[in-house]
Amino acid sequence: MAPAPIFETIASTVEAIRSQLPDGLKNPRVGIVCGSGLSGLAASMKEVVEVAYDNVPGFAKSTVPGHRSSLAFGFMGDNQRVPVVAMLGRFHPYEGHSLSTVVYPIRVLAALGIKDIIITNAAGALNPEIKVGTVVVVRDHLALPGLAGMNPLLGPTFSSTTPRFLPVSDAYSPALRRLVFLAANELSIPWSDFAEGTYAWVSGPTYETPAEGRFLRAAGADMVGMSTVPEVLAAREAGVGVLVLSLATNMVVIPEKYRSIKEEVEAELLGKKVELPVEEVVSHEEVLLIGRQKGEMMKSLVEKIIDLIPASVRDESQK
Ligand SMILES: O=P(O)(O)O[C@@H]1C[C@H](O)[C@@H](CO)O1
Ligand SMILES: Nc1nc2[nH]cnc2c(=O)[nH]1
Repeated sequence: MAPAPIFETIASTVEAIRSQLPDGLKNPRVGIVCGSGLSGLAASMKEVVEVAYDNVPGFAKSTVPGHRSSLAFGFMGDNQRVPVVAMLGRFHPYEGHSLSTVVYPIRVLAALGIKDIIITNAAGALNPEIKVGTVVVVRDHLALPGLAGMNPLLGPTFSSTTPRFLPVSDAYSPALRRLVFLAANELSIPWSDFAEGTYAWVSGPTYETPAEGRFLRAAGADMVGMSTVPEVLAAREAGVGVLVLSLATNMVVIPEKYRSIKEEVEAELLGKKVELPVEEVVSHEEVLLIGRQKGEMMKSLVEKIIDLIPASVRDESQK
């Protein structure tokens, strides 16, 4: 038997999810994707109902430390009571998931009715002006796997109304990006904690070599990470407004000059004292640590942004 078209599978996943929710939460308006170490973003939600990925047909399980595997439904906002859904844990291609598995939850969230999505991630800073702990409001991306043939939208179009050729020059909603700075102002978060930039998507799971870091920087990227872009593409395909917040958890190691073992050995042979450089490497533990340190600020920020999304804007599908 031929497999069911993807939208039929999604419809049955949506039905399975809704059957586990009270009426007020069946139609969330905003989606949130929690990046590595950022599952606490959903902690300010009220009347939370958690649905484990195990109980969602078609969802995989996240295998990455710092990612849980459930959907949290609840209400957010001080001024408004906005029904939201947060993905506590995402899927990455490097875990062995296909791109269609990676974007499946986004398509489900769109089918549940979200109008906007706030996608967060932990990423390495390529731009030396972006310090660890900075929140980078993403305004553009460089999809290296996508350019090389790994695009989640490859294959038959999702539905008869889905555009075959999706423009993505406008993928990152200016209206939503604006709200980040308004929220930061209301919360008195220092302006210096924010930057704007381009996120390069790479497959991982290896972190970058210095030459790769230099290449990505030269190509115009400010940040690099292993997620997000497939989700952005699926969200835009579904007409969902996208905001991406990248937390700079580490600097990508790009030494100005390579260490010369040749010169070191020569100096040693000549009896000269050799100063050995400290070699830095990135670790996922460091990534999670910064996520934990900045988690509270990110949580307040996301909550405030949701509060600031005017109902009129929230209910428009295109911005
Ligand atoms: O899911 P995100 O993009 O937040 O996680 C980043 C990228 C890798 O999954 C991991 C590497 O430390 O953190
Ligand atoms: N590719 C990549 N992903 C990350 N996620 C968090 N930090 C990094 C990094 O330095 N490189």
